[in-house]
Amino acid sequence: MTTRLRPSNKRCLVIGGSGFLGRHLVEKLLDRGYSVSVFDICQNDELPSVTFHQGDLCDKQALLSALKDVSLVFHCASPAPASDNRELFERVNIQGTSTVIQACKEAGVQKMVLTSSASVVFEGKDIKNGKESLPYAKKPIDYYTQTKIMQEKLVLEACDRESGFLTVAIRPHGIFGPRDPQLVPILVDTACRGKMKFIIGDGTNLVDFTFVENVVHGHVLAAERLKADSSVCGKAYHITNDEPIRFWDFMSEILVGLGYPAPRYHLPYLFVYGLALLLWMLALLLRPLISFKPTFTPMRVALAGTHHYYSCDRAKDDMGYTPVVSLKEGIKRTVESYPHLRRGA
Ligand SMILES: NC(=O)C1=CN([C@@H]2O[C@H](COP(=O)(O)OP(=O)(O)OC[C@H]3O[C@@H](n4cnc5c(N)ncnc54)[C@H](OP(=O)(O)O)[C@@H]3O)[C@@H](O)[C@H]2O)C=CC1
Ligand SMILES: CC(C)CCC[C@@H](C)[C@H]1CC[C@H]2C3=C(CC[C@]12C)[C@@]1(C)CCC(=O)C[C@@H]1CC3
Repeated sequence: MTTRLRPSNKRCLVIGGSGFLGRHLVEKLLDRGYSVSVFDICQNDELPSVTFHQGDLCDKQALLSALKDVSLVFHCASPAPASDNRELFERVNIQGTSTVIQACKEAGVQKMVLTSSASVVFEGKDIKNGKESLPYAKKPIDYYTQTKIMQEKLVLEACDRESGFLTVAIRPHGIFGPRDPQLVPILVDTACRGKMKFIIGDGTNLVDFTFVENVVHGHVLAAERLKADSSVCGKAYHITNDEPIRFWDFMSEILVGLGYPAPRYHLPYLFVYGLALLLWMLALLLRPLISFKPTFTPMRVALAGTHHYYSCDRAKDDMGYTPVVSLKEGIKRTVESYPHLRRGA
């Protein structure tokens, strides 16, 4: 039986609630008796008990009308990292997040939970069991991450016990699960084009992949623990499956589960990284003439060839977090949820 923590009189708004994580979060909040509204630039299938507000989070007036009577805001909207659009990242993640904070304050919202990213400390070099005390990356791996750093700073600095506006940031890593538009579809597409034969580096690098329901659980716990007298206020929390796995074992389990062969041949990390950098610069130079998007971007190569896993001890200590779905079960549920991506389907 699930214990219900006095949320029934709580009205919350999920910004980005039509997206992958946002939609899972909305479903969990409904299940826990919250009254939920969604604010998003796009709408997917309607949920009967959810009020939907279509708009751009950079538009304060649109936000204000969605924030009426709302006491809790989850902000999990962001342009996709693959869009590789610096201006868009800056406009939405930095200016837009400032606008969200101002609108929340004006509307009398009491609590805000931001979906940040564990990558805010990642510079493309090994991180083993990284804690939240690690400094923000001085050289982030891409513009997306650069703006996620600024976004997290803005939200945590806005936490103000005196005025009663409390904030917290959740830093997930490598979210996967049913309906994910990114990880599994990109992987399968790469495999279909015959490019998933190679392992970058020696294949022993450990990485966190986090099942979406665990990320949702972290968000809900953070919201429910966020009070003026709690240690959660103004802090960032890693939320992972707490089961680091070899990057290439994870990829292989998904691929094999969907009927594709696992990558087998090794390529030196620095060679692939250099090649990816070259291709990325070429794509940038040729952008006015032709548009092509390399699959192996420097960011993806860095993520695929280094150790990067994070400690979630702080979340365990401060909010009683433990993952609710194991990695094995998460992979099984994910594979089963993509029958249309099976080989030969
Ligand atoms: N996926 C991952 O592995 C990780 C994700 N995160 C973070 O988690 C959050 C959710 O990610 P995820 O669910 O994967 O992403 P999605 O792209 O699936 O969801 C984001 C949602 O926000 C919407 N959105 C984008 N721009 C705006 C805007 N200007 N105004 C209103 N809505 C907007 C998107 O619409 P549209 O689709 O039309 O752009 C989409 O519906 C993001 O903040 C991301 O940075 C952190 C760590 C890992
Ligand atoms: C082509 C292959 C070498 C890699 C295919 C899988 C990748 C698409 C994913 C592996 C790790 C993922 C990841 C993210 C996006 C998808 C991957 C690159 C993020 C960048 C999403 C946003 C974040 O905040 C951090 C994530 C890190 C891991």
